[in-house]
Amino acid sequence: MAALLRSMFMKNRSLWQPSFCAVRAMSTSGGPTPPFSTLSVSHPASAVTHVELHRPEKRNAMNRAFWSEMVDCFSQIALDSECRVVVVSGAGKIFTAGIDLMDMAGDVLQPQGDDVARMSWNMRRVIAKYQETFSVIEKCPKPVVVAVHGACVGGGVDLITACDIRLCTQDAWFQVKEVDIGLAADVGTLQRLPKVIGSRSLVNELALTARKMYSDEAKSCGLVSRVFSDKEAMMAGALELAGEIAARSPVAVQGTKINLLYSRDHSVPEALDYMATWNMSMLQTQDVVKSAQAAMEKKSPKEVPFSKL
Ligand SMILES: CC/C=C\C=C\CC(=O)SCCNC(=O)CCNC(=O)[C@H](O)C(C)(C)COP(=O)(O)OP(=O)(O)OC[C@H]1O[C@@H](n2cnc3c(N)ncnc32)[C@H](O)[C@@H]1OP(=O)(O)O
Repeated sequence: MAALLRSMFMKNRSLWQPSFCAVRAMSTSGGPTPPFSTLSVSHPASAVTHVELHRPEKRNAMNRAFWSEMVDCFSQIALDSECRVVVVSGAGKIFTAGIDLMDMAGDVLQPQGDDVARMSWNMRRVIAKYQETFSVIEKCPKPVVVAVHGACVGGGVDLITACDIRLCTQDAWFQVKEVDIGLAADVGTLQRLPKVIGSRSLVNELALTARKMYSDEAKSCGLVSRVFSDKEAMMAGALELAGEIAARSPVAVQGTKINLLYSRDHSVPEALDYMATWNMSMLQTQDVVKSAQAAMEKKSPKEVPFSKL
């Protein structure tokens, strides 16, 4: 049966290959990468995909196109066997100014429907759609490194808390801005930030007052793992880190991301059980033999040719 499915899959690959190609052929030129209008996607190194928020003149504010383009982009990346790790950053002066306040009126402030029930039903669907924009980052099996410079406001915090590794520049600041615009943050910050930062009290303070948190505090509370002097140094650091991840077995790396996220949301016994089930097949990969042999021979994982995943 498995062989039959595999041969059907191979026959029909061309049917869905175009979506792969859309990512693989993306340019590295100055502007957004078609078909996207808010994202620039490039491949700065082997197995590394760089997704840049690209509306610099509007401080990368998240307009309607952005909310759906992120879903398309990360859905393609998740299936792209050439990609082993993703770096996300922002073009221009800052990382992002959060939701596009001019665009927000259309979707969020004018719910469609003939009565309260129908308007509420539609509003729920809109919020769930917006949530998916960042949940796709978490669902993507490839690790996502985010590099923040300057401001990271509102939706920006929702975005970065869905990423696996956060870096920033010395001039970076973070703001859970939602209460200032009259809403409870609803696309991930209130759910993920408490799992990222150890102190519940600090999360509550940030979310209830919308005060800015600067890079030093972001580092000391664990929101980011490294602070760089400027954007150039940070991007070099992000690419170096991505290169380290990309050099390792994709079976090991993706299994690690998936199990870390599982253990975040489950008890230790449940997560150990999930892990055992995961590795009962994944330990049978040729990558274990190749990696163990390389370790015995004192070779770096970078010298091991792993198959695509
Ligand atoms: C279902 C709901 C889902 C998600 C909800 C998310 C909630 C949030 O994201 S709340 C956060 C909303 N964002 C803000 O309140 C930030 C507003 N912007 C600023 O405070 C500042 O722009 C800045 C980020 C501090 C940057 O300042 P500066 O570098 O001085 O740039 P500006 O001159 O202010 O702006 C340049 C240009 O960009 C436009 N712009 C900036 N932010 C936004 C935005 N959030 N929405 C739309 N447009 C924005 C600004 O209007 C300027 O445009 P011009 O055409 O040049 O005038």
